[in-house]
Amino acid sequence: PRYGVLPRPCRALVLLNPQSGAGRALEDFQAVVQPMLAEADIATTVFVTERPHHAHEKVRDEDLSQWDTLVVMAGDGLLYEVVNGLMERLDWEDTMKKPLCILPGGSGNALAASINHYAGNDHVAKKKLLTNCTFILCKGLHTQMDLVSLSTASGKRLFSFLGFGWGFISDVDIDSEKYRRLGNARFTLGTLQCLAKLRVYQGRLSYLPAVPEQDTSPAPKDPHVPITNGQAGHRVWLSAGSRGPTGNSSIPLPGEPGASWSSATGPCPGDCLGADY
Ligand SMILES: Nc1ncnc2c1ncn2[C@@H]1O[C@H](COP(=O)(O)OP(=O)(O)OP(=O)(O)O)[C@@H](O)[C@H]1O
Repeated sequence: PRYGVLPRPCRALVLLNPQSGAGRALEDFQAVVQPMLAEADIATTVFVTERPHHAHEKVRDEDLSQWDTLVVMAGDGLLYEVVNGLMERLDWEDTMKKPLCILPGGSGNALAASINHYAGNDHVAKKKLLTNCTFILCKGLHTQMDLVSLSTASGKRLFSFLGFGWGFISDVDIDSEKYRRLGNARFTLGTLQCLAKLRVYQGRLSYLPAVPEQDTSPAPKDPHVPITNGQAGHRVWLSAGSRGPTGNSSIPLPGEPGASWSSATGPCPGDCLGADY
């Protein structure tokens, strides 16, 4: 992969959700992150979100030329808002080149944990994970990341990183909101509750089977896939309706399922699909 380096001095816009995780993101930012960034000559302007969708609107409308990087001090949910806010802009091809950083302040922090792992660090959580991720930001090395394009049956176009959930996994996330103060443990409690009252959904899942690992020939590039920096990725199509997607029409849609796709239709408790790019 190609790497870039943040300039020094560096101007960072920090989008911080004070309700993330168990509600300690602002305190942790001031106590752990800010002193490290000051040493690394990274100047921060903190934007504290006041409600859902606030970060989405902020990055969609912001003059981004004044920032060298956008830092999300929150969970994966706020980063999702930021990515989708950037992708809604007409200048998305340029804005998506702006380095993004995730500092774990949420309950799950899946992307932060993944980056920590691929940076060669031991598996850690909480303050240690925050320190590791802040140190990665201090070093300023960044590279490209793939996104998954999702079109829902109700007509929405979404962009996802790491994975997306439907049915059971999403139910656990949503239903466990009321246990937010428990931190990560909210997911264990939510899973047990959702298992006890298992709901079933109708849907069709279509996907392109993965190319076997021993096949070393390069995967063909599809010109319709807007954002990819690696091989042509796995395609997944989840459908339950017929309306076409809406959203930023300047972003081309990937092709619809064809003959080489596999699909499964019927009732199921839902699924969680990972993007292993
Ligand atoms: N001030 C706020 N009050 C309530 N909700 C907010 C506020 N600011 C942002 N949000 C919403 O909270 C949602 C969840 O936040 P976030 O992802 O930061 O934390 P989390 O859910 O604890 O962590 P994770 O996503 O890693 O499990 C965001 O998607 C966002 O829409």
